[in-house]
Amino acid sequence: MNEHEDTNTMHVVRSSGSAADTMVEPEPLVPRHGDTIEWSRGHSGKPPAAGRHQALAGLDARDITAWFGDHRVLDRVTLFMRAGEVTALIGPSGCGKSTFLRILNRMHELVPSAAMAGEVLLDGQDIYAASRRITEARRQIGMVFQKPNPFPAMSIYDNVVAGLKLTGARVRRNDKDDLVEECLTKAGLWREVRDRLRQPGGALSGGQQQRLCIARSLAIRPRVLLMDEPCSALDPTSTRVIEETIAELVAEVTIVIVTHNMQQAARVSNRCAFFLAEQGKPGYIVEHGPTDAMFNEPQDPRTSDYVHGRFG
Ligand SMILES: Nc1ncnc2c1ncn2[C@@H]1O[C@H](COP(=O)(O)OP(=O)(O)OP(=O)(O)O)[C@@H](O)[C@H]1O
Repeated sequence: MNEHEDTNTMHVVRSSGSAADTMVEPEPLVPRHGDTIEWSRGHSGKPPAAGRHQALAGLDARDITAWFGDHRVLDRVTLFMRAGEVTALIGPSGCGKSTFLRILNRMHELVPSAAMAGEVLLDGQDIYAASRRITEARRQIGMVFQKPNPFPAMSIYDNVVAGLKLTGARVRRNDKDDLVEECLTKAGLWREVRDRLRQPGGALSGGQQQRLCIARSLAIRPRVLLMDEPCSALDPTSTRVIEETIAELVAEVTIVIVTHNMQQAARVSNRCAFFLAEQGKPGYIVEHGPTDAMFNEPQDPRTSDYVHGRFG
């Protein structure tokens, strides 16, 4: 593949493979063998609930440029996603929102032919630094996908703790039970599944499966949760429940969500970033700011047109 370098490049990450591979749905985001999770125990001796005892962390993306092969799809995108807030990434199809999101936890580099330049700082630490392990970035920055992807044959209980198993973290049975309850509660699913934890995850409804995926992400204590159109496959009732879940989670974990639904962006986010890609050009951020301002008094007429449904 071609190399992409310029004077402002901080990193260039490349991968290679066939074009067909690029169509493969990403694997569920769980850490790999060898990762460890350090549980800081409180007076109760229990492992902390997801996010508890952790300081909230902001995510600072600087000068992000991204390519698929020779195709540059993002151009020097800079965005600070504040700790303890929901940031919504909005914009028409193909402007690079999902690519940007995947760069935030090093998933972009899994795509054959993908490359990127720029920096992503989690709490001031560059997740792309040579000394940082890719699995550490993915543990700290979780991802929930558009299509719920629980392990269908695995029990609800085992789905929640699947990430722990793969990390090799040893958590006592009682602590695990507490963790499962805690994460399912936070994901808004506990009351619906408490009596059938041993049933397969695949037997749940789509909305329940998505909340199970949220619970699974929370079990490994991410500091940031990325959500790529998490409600687009769900009915309005399930969507409302997920939105309520987001509103509660953000007290403990910073959230970045891609959504095409402007009402949803207005309901759930504190801040929005409006992405746009003009014909044949890479995507960039036209405008970002507090959600109220983006909807009610945007600086750029294109933002106003987009949020009011006049294009895209
Ligand atoms: N795996 C891939 N291989 C090659 N090109 C890709 C790949 N994924 C995305 N692209 C291209 O990158 C550009 C940005 O795509 P991306 O999915 O990030 O946009 P998006 O704003 O999230 O779109 P949507 O809202 O439709 O999901 C598009 O031109 C797309 O065709």
